Amino acid sequence: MLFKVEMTVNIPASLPAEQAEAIKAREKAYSQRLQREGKWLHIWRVVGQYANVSIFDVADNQELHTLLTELPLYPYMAITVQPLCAHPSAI
Ligand SMILES: O=C(O)CC1=CCC(=O)O1
Repeated sequence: MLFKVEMTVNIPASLPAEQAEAIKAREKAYSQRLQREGKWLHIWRVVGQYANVSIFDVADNQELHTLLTELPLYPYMAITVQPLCAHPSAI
């Protein structure tokens, strides 16, 4: 199942910079593992925002929920999810 996911990151200024950098490094490794596994098909930066638009290919809602809640930045994200299906004009 395909999903469009929008993630907006809001790390509080009170979080020590070293801690924030460590979380971001774990986030990158986690994201790249899922990309290599074929579950995270696309990730695009939203211009001018600390946000991304991503496409996931997962078995079901439960798998997506698990993957998203295990993101190291999850506690600092606002996430929206939209399920996708084939467009009739797609070739
Ligand atoms: O920087 C972001 O948009 C948050 C993020 C998600 C996966 C990743 O590597 O960074």
